Amino acid sequence: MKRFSPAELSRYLLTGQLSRRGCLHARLPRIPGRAPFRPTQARTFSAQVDTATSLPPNSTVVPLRKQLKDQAKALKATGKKKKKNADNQTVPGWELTVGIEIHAQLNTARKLFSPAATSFNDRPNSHVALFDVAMPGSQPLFQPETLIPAVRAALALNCAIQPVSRFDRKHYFHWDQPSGYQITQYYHPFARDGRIALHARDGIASEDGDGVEIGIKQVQMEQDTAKTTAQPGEVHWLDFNRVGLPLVEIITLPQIRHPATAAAFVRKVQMLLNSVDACVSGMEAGGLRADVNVSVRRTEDVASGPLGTRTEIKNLSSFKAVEDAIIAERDRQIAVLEAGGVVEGETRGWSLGSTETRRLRGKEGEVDYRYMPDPDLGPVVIGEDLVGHLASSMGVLPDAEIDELVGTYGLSSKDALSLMLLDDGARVQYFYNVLEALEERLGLAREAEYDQRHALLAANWCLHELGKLTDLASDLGMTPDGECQVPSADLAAILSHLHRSEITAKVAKDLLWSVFRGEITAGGVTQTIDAANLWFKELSEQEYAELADQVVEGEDKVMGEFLRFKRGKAKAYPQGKLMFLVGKMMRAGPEQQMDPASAERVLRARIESVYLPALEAS
Ligand SMILES: Nc1ncnc2c1ncn2[C@@H]1O[C@H](COP(=O)(O)OP(=O)(O)OP(=O)(O)O)[C@@H](O)[C@H]1O
Ligand SMILES: [Mg+2]
Ligand SMILES: [Mg+2]
Repeated sequence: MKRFSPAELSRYLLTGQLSRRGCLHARLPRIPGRAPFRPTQARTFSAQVDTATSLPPNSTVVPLRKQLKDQAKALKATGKKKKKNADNQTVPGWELTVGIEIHAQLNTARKLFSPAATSFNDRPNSHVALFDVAMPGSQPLFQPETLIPAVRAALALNCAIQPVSRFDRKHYFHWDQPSGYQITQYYHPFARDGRIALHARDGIASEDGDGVEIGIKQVQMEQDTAKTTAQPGEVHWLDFNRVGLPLVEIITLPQIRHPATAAAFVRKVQMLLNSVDACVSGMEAGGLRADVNVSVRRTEDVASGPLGTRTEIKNLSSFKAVEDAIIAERDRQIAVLEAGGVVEGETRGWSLGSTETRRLRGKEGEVDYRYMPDPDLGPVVIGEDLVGHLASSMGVLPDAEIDELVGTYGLSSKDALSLMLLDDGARVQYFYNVLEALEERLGLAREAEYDQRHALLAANWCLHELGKLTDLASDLGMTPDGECQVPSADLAAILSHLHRSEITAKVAKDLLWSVFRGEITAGGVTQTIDAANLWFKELSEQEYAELADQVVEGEDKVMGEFLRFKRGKAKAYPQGKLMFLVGKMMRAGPEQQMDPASAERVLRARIESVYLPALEAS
């Protein structure tokens, strides 16, 4: 293999150009308009990329929700029915074993071994230190602040923090890893022997009953790789902003037995890491990725034999992908074994919407990686005082929070879980902000007799009505402290009027849209109701009665049903017919001035006292 000169390697890494054929790739096409690279600081520098040729953040990223919808549409179009995952958790005669490795980006301001800033959507290659691209002569500079979220993560996973841990080099050559090795902690991780309890409400497979506990073998710190964006014509664009970001790799014991439980595990880890502020972005935003290791063995071998050979499916980026990929790989391995073949240890890939995993390469073993202690890095010593302080200052963990949402506010556990998962944990914070402002407006103090109605109203709106807005606009602009395009104070204002029946639900929904579209300035909800005269002024009894008279016109058949009930010929009161007539009244009258309950009450009374006597007399 030809040698690369350091100058040539750095040219490739920084401008994507290679002047002759080498061990990386053939010459890459030049991207027009790319300005030359210019260092701006001694350690942190910025490669200038012409904005006309670079992609705006996320421009090629199709939101996951849309990908899933497209996938469902495509499946529908083929006319094939997919077996529901809930009915596909076990295969008679076989036992499934799954172990998971989760890579999560830590919530820090700097990279693991350089002072370059961490960033999510900044211009590509704008936060890169010399060390991050393995510039010859550069050295790692461990950033001790990365330990804070790392230790918090490990504590949330009930791990034992190790007083001394060490970094190793794990060698492999790929364009996303400029130095040719990743610095990781494999043999001496900073945390070991954790466990996570999963309950039925976490969405585990029903076969796992009320709950299971999954052991965590270890948690290690390591570097992230560069981000690759595929372009047409086998071109790959590299963004070195991501290279060297601090990650934790969380490795479970091979103790998961069902695909849904594996997905629930990843979901719970995401929630736990969010709740202790160890990570700020979840799977949807690419801040958390999972590799699943899958093996199967015949049930008669369970008592005596070892586990089956594992294959590993890398880089899954949604909970659904975790479950689907495990099911597909389990079925593939069973088919191979039933046909008399052997499962090979491999690394496999999965694309969203597919039904099969695909082979990427043979599984690397420890030998292939040529692990060696990193000679440039000393051991990491974590003092008991740091661990004690972080343990005592952690936020509320998800199980306690679900208990609070269910117990105090009356949410169903499903809604509580959804609220906590949305927007990487920021939606539930938004709910608390709305609730606080709402309680203030309603003058409610939290006393022993807590009336949950307003809390439930707030939760429903934060989940469902706000969710309807996101069906059209992909993003509410939710910030980690729980504020978004619909300020919590404005939603609280709308809900306070709705709770007191001062406006109708229809008006409340229209107001929400107006706030969302920016048609109402912040704090201006009540003035808008005043100005547009949207206050609920209910119709008088007389007006309801007139509407009732109007809608029963020509409904002789329906009236006949009421008469049959009155005469004892029908067992049940024709409530459906009554509501049909109420619906007609709501459509015929001014909706903002009507309450369906009042319409129903007046109509029912009139049927008894006026329409039926008239019918009997005729
Ligand atoms: N027979 C098996 N079936 C299923 N899972 C297994 C089996 N044996 C081991 N595992 C799981 O595979 C995972 C191995 O992860 P680990 O990081 O230790 O090694 P690796 O996959 O070789 O490393 P990497 O992928 O980071 O290069 C663990 O989660 C473990 O529980
Ligand atoms: Mg691993
Ligand atoms: Mg692995």
